[in-house]
Amino acid sequence: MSVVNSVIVPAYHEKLNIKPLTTRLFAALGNEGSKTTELIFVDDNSQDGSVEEVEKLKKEGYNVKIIVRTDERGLSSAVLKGFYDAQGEYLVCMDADLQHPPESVPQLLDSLRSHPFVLGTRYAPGVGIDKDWPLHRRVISTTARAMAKPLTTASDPMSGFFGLQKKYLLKANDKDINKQGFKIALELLAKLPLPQDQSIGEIPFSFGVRTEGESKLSGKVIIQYLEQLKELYVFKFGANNLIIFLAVWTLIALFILYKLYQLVF
Ligand SMILES: Nc1nc2c(ncn2[C@@H]2O[C@H](COP(=O)(O)OP(=O)(O)O[C@H]3O[C@H](CO)[C@@H](O)[C@H](O)[C@@H]3O)[C@@H](O)[C@H]2O)c(=O)[nH]1
Ligand SMILES: [Mg+2]
Repeated sequence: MSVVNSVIVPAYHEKLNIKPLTTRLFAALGNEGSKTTELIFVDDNSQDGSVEEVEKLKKEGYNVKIIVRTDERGLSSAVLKGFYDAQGEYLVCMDADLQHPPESVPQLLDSLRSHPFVLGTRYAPGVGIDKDWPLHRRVISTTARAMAKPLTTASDPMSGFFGLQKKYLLKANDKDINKQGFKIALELLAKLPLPQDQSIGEIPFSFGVRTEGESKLSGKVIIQYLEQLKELYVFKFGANNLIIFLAVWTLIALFILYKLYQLVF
Protein backbone atom coordinates (compact mmCIF):
# COMPACT_ATOMS: atom_id res chain seq x y z
CA MET A 1 0.00 0.00 0.00
CA SER A 2 1.30 3.45 -0.79
CA VAL A 3 2.02 6.11 1.80
CA VAL A 4 -0.74 8.67 2.25
CA ASN A 5 0.22 10.18 5.63
CA SER A 6 3.65 11.38 6.74
CA VAL A 7 4.40 12.23 10.35
CA ILE A 8 7.46 14.45 10.65
CA VAL A 9 9.33 14.76 13.93
CA PRO A 10 12.17 17.25 14.37
CA ALA A 11 14.59 15.65 16.81
CA TYR A 12 17.74 16.77 18.52
CA HIS A 13 19.17 14.50 21.22
CA GLU A 14 15.95 12.55 21.52
CA LYS A 15 17.20 8.93 21.50
CA LEU A 16 15.22 7.94 24.60
CA ASN A 17 11.97 9.27 23.13
CA ILE A 18 12.22 7.60 19.71
CA LYS A 19 10.98 4.14 20.67
CA PRO A 20 8.01 5.19 22.85
CA LEU A 21 6.91 7.73 20.24
CA THR A 22 7.13 5.19 17.39
CA THR A 23 5.35 2.37 19.19
CA ARG A 24 2.61 4.63 20.60
CA LEU A 25 2.04 6.31 17.24
CA PHE A 26 1.64 3.11 15.24
CA ALA A 27 -0.48 1.54 18.00
CA ALA A 28 -2.78 4.58 17.83
CA LEU A 29 -3.00 4.34 14.02
CA GLY A 30 -4.03 0.69 14.15
CA ASN A 31 -3.46 -1.89 11.43
CA GLU A 32 -5.03 0.00 8.56
CA GLY A 33 -3.60 3.42 9.40
CA SER A 34 -0.11 1.97 9.91
CA LYS A 35 -0.07 0.57 6.37
CA THR A 36 -0.43 4.02 4.83
CA THR A 37 1.64 6.09 7.25
CA GLU A 38 5.37 6.81 7.39
CA LEU A 39 7.20 8.34 10.33
CA ILE A 40 10.23 10.52 9.60
CA PHE A 41 12.62 11.84 12.24
CA VAL A 42 14.75 14.77 11.13
CA ASP A 43 17.81 14.74 13.34
CA ASP A 44 20.59 17.32 13.34
CA ASN A 45 23.52 14.96 13.78
CA SER A 46 22.83 14.28 17.48
CA GLN A 47 25.20 11.29 17.44
CA ASP A 48 23.46 9.94 20.52
CA GLY A 49 22.34 6.57 19.13
CA SER A 50 19.13 7.92 17.55
CA VAL A 51 20.09 6.46 14.16
CA GLU A 52 20.65 2.97 15.62
CA GLU A 53 17.36 3.22 17.53
CA VAL A 54 15.45 3.99 14.32
CA GLU A 55 17.24 1.17 12.46
CA LYS A 56 16.12 -1.28 15.17
CA LEU A 57 12.51 -0.15 14.91
CA LYS A 58 12.66 -0.43 11.12
CA LYS A 59 13.83 -4.04 11.46
CA GLU A 60 10.85 -4.68 13.74
CA GLY A 61 8.60 -3.67 10.85
CA TYR A 62 7.73 -0.04 11.60
CA ASN A 63 7.63 2.30 8.60
CA VAL A 64 10.09 4.73 10.13
CA LYS A 65 13.21 6.50 8.88
CA ILE A 66 15.63 9.13 10.06
CA ILE A 67 17.15 11.94 8.04
CA VAL A 68 20.41 13.17 9.54
CA ARG A 69 21.42 16.71 8.64
CA THR A 70 25.03 17.68 9.12
CA ASP A 71 24.97 21.11 7.48
CA GLU A 72 22.06 22.79 9.25
CA ARG A 73 20.40 23.12 12.67
CA GLY A 74 17.01 24.27 13.83
CA LEU A 75 13.47 23.10 14.46
CA SER A 76 11.65 24.94 11.65
CA SER A 77 14.14 24.06 8.93
CA ALA A 78 14.15 20.42 10.10
CA VAL A 79 10.36 20.26 9.80
CA LEU A 80 10.45 21.73 6.30
CA LYS A 81 13.16 19.28 5.26
CA GLY A 82 10.91 16.43 6.43
CA PHE A 83 7.83 17.91 4.75
CA TYR A 84 9.55 18.22 1.36
CA ASP A 85 11.01 14.71 1.68
CA ALA A 86 7.71 13.12 2.71
CA GLN A 87 5.76 10.89 0.34
CA GLY A 88 2.38 11.47 1.95
CA GLU A 89 -0.28 13.86 0.76
CA TYR A 90 -1.20 14.59 4.40
CA LEU A 91 1.61 15.94 6.56
CA VAL A 92 1.75 16.06 10.35
CA CYS A 93 4.39 17.71 12.51
CA MET A 94 4.89 16.76 16.14
CA ASP A 95 7.62 16.93 18.77
CA ALA A 96 9.74 13.93 19.68
CA ASP A 97 9.47 14.44 23.44
CA LEU A 98 5.89 13.17 23.81
CA GLN A 99 4.55 16.57 24.85
CA HIS A 100 2.23 16.04 21.88
CA PRO A 101 0.23 12.83 22.43
CA PRO A 102 0.71 10.31 19.60
CA GLU A 103 -2.83 9.12 20.38
CA SER A 104 -4.17 12.42 18.98
CA VAL A 105 -2.59 11.91 15.54
CA PRO A 106 -5.50 9.85 14.07
CA GLN A 107 -7.93 12.66 14.95
CA LEU A 108 -5.62 15.22 13.37
CA LEU A 109 -5.34 13.11 10.21
CA ASP A 110 -9.13 12.75 10.03
CA SER A 111 -9.55 16.48 10.28
CA LEU A 112 -6.95 16.99 7.52
CA ARG A 113 -9.24 15.22 5.05
CA SER A 114 -11.62 18.18 5.20
CA HIS A 115 -9.29 21.06 6.15
CA PRO A 116 -6.21 22.36 4.32
CA PHE A 117 -4.48 23.07 7.64
CA VAL A 118 -5.17 21.65 11.11
CA LEU A 119 -3.73 22.93 14.37
CA GLY A 120 -3.51 21.02 17.60
CA THR A 121 -4.74 23.44 20.25
CA ARG A 122 -4.21 23.54 24.00
CA TYR A 123 -6.83 26.28 24.35
CA ALA A 124 -10.15 24.43 24.20
CA PRO A 125 -12.61 23.06 26.74
CA GLY A 126 -11.40 19.92 28.49
CA VAL A 127 -7.72 20.25 27.54
CA GLY A 128 -4.78 22.35 28.66
CA ILE A 129 -1.18 22.40 29.70
CA ASP A 130 0.22 20.05 32.32
CA LYS A 131 0.36 21.72 35.74
CA ASP A 132 4.08 20.90 35.96
CA TRP A 133 5.00 23.01 32.93
CA PRO A 134 7.30 25.71 34.40
CA LEU A 135 5.91 29.17 35.13
CA HIS A 136 8.57 30.95 33.04
CA ARG A 137 7.56 28.83 30.01
CA ARG A 138 3.92 29.78 30.55
CA VAL A 139 4.83 33.48 30.63
CA ILE A 140 6.95 33.18 27.45
CA SER A 141 4.23 31.20 25.68
CA THR A 142 1.40 33.56 26.68
CA THR A 143 3.39 36.62 25.60
CA ALA A 144 4.39 34.98 22.31
CA ARG A 145 0.78 34.01 21.64
CA ALA A 146 -0.47 37.54 22.38
CA MET A 147 2.09 39.03 19.98
CA ALA A 148 0.90 36.74 17.18
CA LYS A 149 -2.78 37.63 17.67
CA PRO A 150 -3.01 40.17 14.82
CA LEU A 151 -1.52 37.63 12.39
CA THR A 152 -3.97 34.76 12.70
CA THR A 153 -7.32 33.85 14.20
CA ALA A 154 -6.04 30.39 15.20
CA SER A 155 -6.34 29.76 18.94
CA ASP A 156 -2.86 28.25 19.38
CA PRO A 157 -0.43 29.39 16.67
CA MET A 158 2.46 28.54 19.04
CA SER A 159 1.55 24.89 18.80
CA GLY A 160 4.19 22.64 17.32
CA PHE A 161 1.52 19.99 16.73
CA PHE A 162 -0.17 20.57 13.37
CA GLY A 163 -0.86 19.17 9.93
CA LEU A 164 -1.42 20.34 6.38
CA GLN A 165 -2.23 19.08 2.92
CA LYS A 166 1.06 18.94 1.06
CA LYS A 167 -0.30 20.52 -2.12
CA TYR A 168 -0.50 23.91 -0.35
CA LEU A 169 3.13 23.72 0.71
CA LEU A 170 4.12 22.99 -2.89
CA LYS A 171 2.15 26.00 -4.12
CA ALA A 172 4.29 28.36 -2.01
CA ASN A 173 7.74 29.54 -2.98
CA ASP A 174 10.25 27.84 -0.71
CA LYS A 175 12.34 31.04 -0.60
CA ASP A 176 9.46 33.01 0.97
CA ILE A 177 9.32 30.78 4.04
CA ASN A 178 11.35 31.78 7.09
CA LYS A 179 13.18 28.66 8.28
CA GLN A 180 14.63 30.13 11.47
CA GLY A 181 13.42 29.40 14.97
CA PHE A 182 10.63 27.23 16.37
CA LYS A 183 7.39 28.73 15.06
CA ILE A 184 6.92 26.96 11.75
CA ALA A 185 3.14 26.55 12.19
CA LEU A 186 2.65 30.32 12.51
CA GLU A 187 4.90 30.91 9.50
CA LEU A 188 2.99 28.47 7.29
CA LEU A 189 -0.39 29.73 8.47
CA ALA A 190 0.62 33.25 7.45
CA LYS A 191 2.44 32.47 4.21
CA LEU A 192 0.81 29.48 2.51
CA PRO A 193 -1.85 30.19 -0.12
CA LEU A 194 -4.56 28.43 1.90
CA PRO A 195 -8.07 28.63 0.43
CA GLN A 196 -10.02 31.46 2.05
CA ASP A 197 -13.32 29.61 1.90
CA GLN A 198 -12.10 26.64 3.95
CA SER A 199 -11.47 27.16 7.63
CA ILE A 200 -8.44 26.08 9.62
CA GLY A 201 -9.23 22.90 11.54
CA GLU A 202 -8.47 22.72 15.24
CA ILE A 203 -8.23 19.62 17.38
CA PRO A 204 -7.82 19.88 21.15
CA PHE A 205 -4.95 18.14 22.90
CA SER A 206 -3.37 18.26 26.34
CA PHE A 207 0.23 19.40 26.37
CA GLY A 208 2.31 17.07 28.53
CA VAL A 209 5.67 17.53 30.19
CA ARG A 210 8.94 16.12 28.93
CA THR A 211 10.22 13.16 30.92
CA GLU A 212 13.37 12.41 28.90
CA GLY A 213 15.95 14.87 27.58
CA GLU A 214 15.82 18.66 27.75
CA SER A 215 14.02 21.51 26.02
CA LYS A 216 16.09 23.27 23.35
CA LEU A 217 14.38 26.62 23.77
CA SER A 218 17.08 29.27 24.16
CA GLY A 219 17.53 33.03 24.12
CA LYS A 220 18.54 32.73 20.46
CA VAL A 221 15.23 31.03 19.64
CA ILE A 222 13.33 33.88 21.36
CA ILE A 223 15.24 36.49 19.32
CA GLN A 224 14.52 34.47 16.16
CA TYR A 225 10.82 34.57 17.07
CA LEU A 226 10.87 38.38 17.41
CA GLU A 227 12.61 38.68 14.03
CA GLN A 228 10.06 36.32 12.50
CA LEU A 229 7.19 38.37 13.96
CA LYS A 230 8.64 41.57 12.51
CA GLU A 231 8.88 39.97 9.09
CA LEU A 232 5.35 38.54 9.31
CA TYR A 233 3.93 41.94 10.30
CA VAL A 234 5.61 43.53 7.29
CA PHE A 235 4.39 40.67 5.09
CA LYS A 236 0.83 41.04 6.29
CA PHE A 237 0.42 44.77 6.94
CA GLY A 238 3.26 46.46 5.02
CA ALA A 239 6.44 48.16 6.20
CA ASN A 240 4.73 51.38 7.34
CA ASN A 241 2.53 49.57 9.79
CA LEU A 242 5.58 48.05 11.42
CA ILE A 243 6.07 51.41 13.14
CA ILE A 244 2.54 51.20 14.55
CA PHE A 245 3.26 47.62 15.63
CA LEU A 246 6.43 48.64 17.43
CA ALA A 247 4.69 51.59 19.09
CA VAL A 248 1.81 49.43 20.32
CA TRP A 249 4.17 46.81 21.72
CA THR A 250 6.35 49.41 23.38
CA LEU A 251 3.25 50.75 25.15
CA ILE A 252 2.17 47.26 26.21
CA ALA A 253 5.68 46.47 27.49
CA LEU A 254 5.77 49.75 29.46
CA PHE A 255 2.34 48.95 30.91
CA ILE A 256 3.50 45.48 32.02
CA LEU A 257 6.67 46.95 33.55
CA TYR A 258 4.57 49.57 35.38
CA LYS A 259 2.27 46.84 36.77
CA LEU A 260 5.27 44.77 37.88
CA TYR A 261 6.76 47.87 39.54
CA GLN A 262 3.45 48.40 41.40
CA LEU A 263 3.46 44.77 42.53
CA VAL A 264 7.01 44.91 43.85
CA PHE A 265 7.01 48.36 45.46
N1 LIG B 1 16.27 18.59 14.17
C1 LIG B 1 16.14 19.46 15.17
N2 LIG B 1 15.15 19.33 16.08
C2 LIG B 1 15.06 20.24 17.06
C3 LIG B 1 15.93 21.31 17.20
N3 LIG B 1 15.56 22.05 18.28
C4 LIG B 1 14.50 21.42 18.81
N4 LIG B 1 14.20 20.33 18.08
C5 LIG B 1 13.13 19.36 18.31
O1 LIG B 1 11.91 20.05 18.28
C6 LIG B 1 11.01 19.48 19.22
C7 LIG B 1 10.56 20.57 20.21
O2 LIG B 1 11.69 21.04 20.89
P1 LIG B 1 11.69 21.24 22.49
O3 LIG B 1 13.07 21.62 22.85
O4 LIG B 1 11.04 20.11 23.17
O5 LIG B 1 10.78 22.51 22.54
P2 LIG B 1 9.86 23.08 23.67
O6 LIG B 1 10.65 24.06 24.40
O7 LIG B 1 9.20 22.03 24.46
O8 LIG B 1 8.81 23.85 22.76
C8 LIG B 1 7.74 23.17 22.24
O9 LIG B 1 6.58 23.73 22.76
C9 LIG B 1 6.16 24.90 22.17
C10 LIG B 1 4.82 25.25 22.74
O10 LIG B 1 4.95 26.01 23.85
C11 LIG B 1 6.08 24.74 20.68
O11 LIG B 1 5.82 25.97 20.12
C12 LIG B 1 7.39 24.31 20.09
O12 LIG B 1 7.25 24.07 18.69
C13 LIG B 1 7.74 23.07 20.73
O13 LIG B 1 6.73 22.21 20.32
C14 LIG B 1 11.74 18.34 19.90
O14 LIG B 1 11.40 17.16 19.28
C15 LIG B 1 13.20 18.71 19.67
O15 LIG B 1 14.06 17.60 19.68
C16 LIG B 1 17.00 21.44 16.24
O16 LIG B 1 17.82 22.34 16.27
N5 LIG B 1 17.03 20.49 15.25
MG1 LIG C 1 9.33 19.99 24.32
